[in-house]
Amino acid sequence: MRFSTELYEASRPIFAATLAHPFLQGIAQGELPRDALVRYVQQDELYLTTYCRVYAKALACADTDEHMRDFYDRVGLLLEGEHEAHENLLQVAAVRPDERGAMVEKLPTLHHYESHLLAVAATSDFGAIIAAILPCHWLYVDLARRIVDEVQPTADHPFSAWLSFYASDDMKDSLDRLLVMVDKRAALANTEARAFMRAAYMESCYLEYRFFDMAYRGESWLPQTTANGALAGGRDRHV
Ligand SMILES: Cc1ncc(C[n+]2csc(CCO)c2C)c(N)n1
Repeated sequence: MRFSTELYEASRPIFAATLAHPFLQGIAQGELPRDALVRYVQQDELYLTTYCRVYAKALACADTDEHMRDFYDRVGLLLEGEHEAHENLLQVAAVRPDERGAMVEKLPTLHHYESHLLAVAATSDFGAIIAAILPCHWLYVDLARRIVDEVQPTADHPFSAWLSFYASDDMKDSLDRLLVMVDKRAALANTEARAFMRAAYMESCYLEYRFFDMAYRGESWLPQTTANGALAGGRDRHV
């Protein structure tokens, strides 16, 4: 079995849970709360900058000229592209130009995901870096294609641009090139290195799920308190 197929099988429940999540269901049905859309885009803009740095690290670690060029192109596309997917969400949320680009605090899940990617990029080899960045690509292509198949969105679907961006053949080709790379690296790796690649991949999968959940529900670093200072959802420590 291809290593990438093994990875996909291991992550199947996470892909299914993500598709069932209200954020993705909202994309499919064309309806999401404004604050979820804004939170998603704000956190994702920050995420993409970090993701681009990790691509650059993959470029530096690449084992062939062909792979170096591949990552060179990815860095370029990411610096120019992706934001068009955000544009769609911001238009639906009716975010004004002057509201954009505001400094926002990194929420815990974004922070966790970035730290994971940067740690793998800083301390691991090419194979593990590919494994860690794979879910970002795979999950979006897989879920966008499933939603497009199911909903058959027309141009007037609120999220048709977002969906066609991730369901496009270019996006799928770019994913397929990553899958070939991860399979090649896994074939050269020993058991321990393959286990590390699998762990890096799974952690990114979980964090992809959590990222949508963070956008949908909101997150805070400190526990939420009620008006009288008690911890919300917990027992009042003062009685
Ligand atoms: C948290 C998060 N995860 C994945 C993506 C999707 N994505 C980001 S970069 C990239 C590669 C091609 O540009 C893809 C598919 C996202 N936007 N945000």
